[in-house]
Amino acid sequence: MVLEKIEHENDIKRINKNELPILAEEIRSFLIDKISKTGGHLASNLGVVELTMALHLAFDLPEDKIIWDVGHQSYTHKLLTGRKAGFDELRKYGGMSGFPKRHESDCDCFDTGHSSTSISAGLGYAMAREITGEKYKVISVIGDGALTGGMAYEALNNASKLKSNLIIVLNDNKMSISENVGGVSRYLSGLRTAESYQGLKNGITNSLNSIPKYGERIVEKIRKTKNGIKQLVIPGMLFENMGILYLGPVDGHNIPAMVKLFKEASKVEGPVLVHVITEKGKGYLPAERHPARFHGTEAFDVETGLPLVKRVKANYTDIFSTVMRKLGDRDEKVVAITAAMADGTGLKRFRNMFPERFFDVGIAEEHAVTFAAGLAAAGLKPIVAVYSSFLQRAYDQILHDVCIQELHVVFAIDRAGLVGSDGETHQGIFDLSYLSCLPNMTILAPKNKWELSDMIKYAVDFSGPIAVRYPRGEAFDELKEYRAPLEYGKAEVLYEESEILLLAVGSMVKTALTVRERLKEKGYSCSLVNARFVKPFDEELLLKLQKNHKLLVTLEENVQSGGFGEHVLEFMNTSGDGSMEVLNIAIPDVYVEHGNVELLRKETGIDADGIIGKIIDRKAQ
Ligand SMILES: Cc1ncc(C[n+]2csc(CCOP(=O)(O)OP(=O)(O)O)c2C)c(N)n1
Ligand SMILES: CC(=O)[C@@H](O)[C@H](O)COP(=O)(O)O
Ligand SMILES: [Mg+2]
Repeated sequence: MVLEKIEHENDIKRINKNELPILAEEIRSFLIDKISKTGGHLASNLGVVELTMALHLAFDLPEDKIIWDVGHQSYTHKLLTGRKAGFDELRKYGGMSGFPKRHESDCDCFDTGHSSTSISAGLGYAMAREITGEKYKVISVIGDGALTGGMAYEALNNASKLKSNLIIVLNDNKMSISENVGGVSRYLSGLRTAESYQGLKNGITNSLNSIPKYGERIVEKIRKTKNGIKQLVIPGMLFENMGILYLGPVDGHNIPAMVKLFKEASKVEGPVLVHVITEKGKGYLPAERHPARFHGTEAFDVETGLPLVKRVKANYTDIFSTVMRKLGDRDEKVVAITAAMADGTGLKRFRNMFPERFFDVGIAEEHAVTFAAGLAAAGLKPIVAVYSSFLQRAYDQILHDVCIQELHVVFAIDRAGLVGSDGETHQGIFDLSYLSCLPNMTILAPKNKWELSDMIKYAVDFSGPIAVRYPRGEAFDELKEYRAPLEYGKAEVLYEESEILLLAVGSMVKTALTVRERLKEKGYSCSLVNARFVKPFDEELLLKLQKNHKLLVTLEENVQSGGFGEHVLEFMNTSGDGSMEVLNIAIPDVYVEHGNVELLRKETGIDADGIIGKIIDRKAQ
């Protein structure tokens, strides 16, 4: 096995050139085998095997800095930097992360997870190098999907003034998670056309190949010669016009061609973009055929490509998908927006049925929100379906463009709560805090699948900014009998007793049911209320229930800081009669790493055992 010879970074440089294609195949088999067991981001990683090898051959790690945009495609980089053993525990609690992590290796120079940050971070490294006088190379590897994100353009704009070398590798596989969209994607397609691709053969790479002696100097020459640029690099004029030299396109599965181009690129004084064409899912037929399905996959059977665990119950995304289809039918003013997450948010069905009322804006959450604000101002009913952690990107847009103007934009916030294997960057545990402090915002969280459906309908019929937040995964399908119509700012009493009052938000109602049963077994009398509205919450009910309860326990899958519980506590401190104590159950002030969600709940103290322990401790005081 050639792969066995790779134990540390730079070991690849000692591999015989003839063995490199064998190594590429071994890496692919390794990744397919491991990810089929652990799950993970398969298709993107299969696509960049040769690209990563070429980068590791052309540059020296850890001195040189490779920054992986999003970072979901960094598995080969991990393999080539001595982390082979980590793949057995990939994305498991305490195991290796699925993203680059500085604490994991010296060869990971920047943590990522969210899209379109790599050029900014790379520019930071390059500018720092100018100031400190160091000599390392900086390489930002960005996908065509990530290049739809606004931050990438802010960085390119800023990079144009750079005097020293910064290499931007554009990994173009024509795919975001789904098909890539928009003008930039169209522009890149133009560069890939037969003519442009032919330009590769007749253009830079072949020019360099055919004059090896002078090849090393040719890029700088091109840069200085306007005619030369026009003749040889016309395909990349958009970048050229911004002051960024464009090289390519180059075949992203041809290692020698890439190594040569990277070496040339590293001699340029200033920013240079190397356009690399890869195939997402390459080398595994099911992933080549269905790159979106294998973008991020659960464990699967290698032979068939089918998931090992068949999902029987609907998840919250499925419920949202169904209600959106119904709403689209019912009301022509309903329009849906996603920032490149049509699959993940469940909007695909809406897209298929109402293509003219569906908008995939690319990985552009900021734009998605202001675009929705414009649609709302013009009288439509926009629903922005977005993951909780990605919505963080659009904070000022929510405040400045939606809430101040009190526009009726519906935020369907999926992946709210602990998401699991993606870890720190993706846990949706801040939205209650960052939304609660915004005047004019209404926030709801459903206890079960029927309530999600009702809440989305309620939100569409509402007027003003409104968010419904729900977690990743299987939808809770009990408590069907509790389906009283939603009333603005009103909670739902599920069980009324005395002594302990559990006030749970959304997903925590399920946990609270267990907590209540077990407290009752221990002899406590215990009420359970489903908050339904996080903002405004049911103050009237709390003032009423304080009369026969000694302890109010708030439960939320959100950080404590600025969350639901703190707002309730503040209210009871200022408006309560002081007879009922308040205990907040929430996620502590930490970033929660990757791992199984149940385990993470335990670790953060929001599982039934942890909650019961805290309640009993408090009662004992
Ligand atoms: C801010 C943000 N929004 C959405 C995502 C979800 N996401 C992860 S990868 C991806 C597609 C990236 O496409 P590309 O950069 O072309 O990489 P590829 O998957 O094709 O290798 C998306 C939308 C994210 N990580 N960050
Ligand atoms: C890398 C990234 O941001 C996405 O691929 C994310 O991992 C998707 O998460 P879900 O699996 O929850 O859709
Ligand atoms: Mg892509």
